[in-house]
Amino acid sequence: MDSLLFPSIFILLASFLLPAVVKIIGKMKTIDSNTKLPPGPWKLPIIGNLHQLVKFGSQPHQILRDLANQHGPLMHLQLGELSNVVVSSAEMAKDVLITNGVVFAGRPYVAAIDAVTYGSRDISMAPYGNYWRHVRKICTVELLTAKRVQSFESIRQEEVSALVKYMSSNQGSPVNLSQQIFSLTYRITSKAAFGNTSKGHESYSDVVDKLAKLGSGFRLADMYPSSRVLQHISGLKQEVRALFQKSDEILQGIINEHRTTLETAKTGEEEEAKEDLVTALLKIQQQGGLEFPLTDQEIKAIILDIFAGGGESSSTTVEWAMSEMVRNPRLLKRAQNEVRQICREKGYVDEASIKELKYLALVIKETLRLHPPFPLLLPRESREDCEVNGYRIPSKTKVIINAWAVGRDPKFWSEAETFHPERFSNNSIDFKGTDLNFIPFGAGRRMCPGISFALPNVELPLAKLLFHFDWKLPNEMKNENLDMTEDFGVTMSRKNNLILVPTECTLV
Ligand code: HEM
Repeated sequence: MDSLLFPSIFILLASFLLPAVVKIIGKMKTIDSNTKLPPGPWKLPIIGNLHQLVKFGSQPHQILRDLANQHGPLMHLQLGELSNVVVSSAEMAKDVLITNGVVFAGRPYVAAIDAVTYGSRDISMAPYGNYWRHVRKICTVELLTAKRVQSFESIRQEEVSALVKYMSSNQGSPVNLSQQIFSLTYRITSKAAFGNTSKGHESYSDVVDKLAKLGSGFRLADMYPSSRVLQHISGLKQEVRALFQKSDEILQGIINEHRTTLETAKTGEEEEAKEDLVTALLKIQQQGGLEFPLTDQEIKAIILDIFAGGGESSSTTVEWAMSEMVRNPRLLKRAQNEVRQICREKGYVDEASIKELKYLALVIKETLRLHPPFPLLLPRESREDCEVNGYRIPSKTKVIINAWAVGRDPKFWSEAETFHPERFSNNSIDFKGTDLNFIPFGAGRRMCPGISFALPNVELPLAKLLFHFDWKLPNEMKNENLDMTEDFGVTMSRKNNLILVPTECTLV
């Protein structure tokens, strides 16, 4: 989104790009001549509504919510040459994601993402159709099964225990919890995907992070996909190519290494349950007989998805949950009491005990409601003309679903802006895709398939941090003064790192 902060630069650029501008006007005329598009704010020639997305100090999801408050929960925006519809209520989300789910199961084409996913051969960007169905099935039926996710518990335990050790040795001093949690989640994902032996773990998380930032789809060049000059000036192509080469090199090295190990090793049933994701994919490849061949390219694309989807999204949830609890010591105490009571006898936290942590589950839900890691769900694209709520949405319209606005809609949520985990205690509202008022993982056909992999990466670190330590802000800062500013990047993380002082709890 950074480049959108410089309207004068892009107006200047856009006016220089005459050939592209002519094309753009042609396209805009076609769309604007349609009188039944959803309502939206006034549009300027060439840039459409881009200028309305630039508001100092506000993030895109906040700006879109404010615009929706004026123009309605189904709103049309012209962003550069792209026609967009923004969905900001549960009713409209239901119409789009469920009632017309097949029409809106597409993903818009973003050149940068297409380039790094080997031509959209991953799950999240694959066009809706047989290939997408095939790779999604591999993901849900082979890779992220309950059994396999459970088999990674020892990895999670080992890594979170190392974090606890780090906190113990730094107790009494300020620690950068954001950074620690971020690298913890990448380490867990790396070990689950690549196993213990592969090199390149650290460097890969770095590459994925940079790639995910480039693929936001909100860069100026993404808004004018037909402008070759803009693509060139932005430097995006070159940057993507360099990162892609690096990512490809690391992943291919890991695949080769795994292939050699697989050829020489004799694997039994027991070992199979513990195999990492690359090994699992290579075995599927070797078995063959698939509707679509699973080449190394597809394996690399799927692994990239797991890192991009599963890394920062989990760590940012831990970060926000800790921030909200530290800001409200009553909630922190209640969550600590619960975990200490349930795990005191054992003396440690394991995943079997986590099932009993009912209050922690409420805290996590409330965190995902107020701070969904993807405030704007991965964009959808209409695959054909469709009517929603009496308005026509033409084929190829990009659909932005503002899950952040839906989760804070005061028409459904009382005291919507307040962190109040108890709101989930006497109802069955869940994030599994049936309650459209609460969609941090999306809903419908393209809903996140990684929930079961993500949750233990959130629950175990939180439970252990609460079990072992008391927490306070540094420099005698008052809890209620903790800065909660959001940052819109790969995910909606905290703008400023969460710095806390741990004190080891001697009671446990
Ligand atoms: C707290 C953690 C996570 C959150 C909040 C989250 C959220 C989301 C959201 C909002 C979408 C788009 C859904 C839609 O279009 O309706 C999505 C898609 C996806 N997520 Fe997650 N995710 C998380 C963790 C994970 C993990 C751990 C993985 C993999 C191990 C993963 C893999 C994917 C994939 C592959 C897709 C694309 C699905 C498709 O297009 O068919 N996610 N996720």
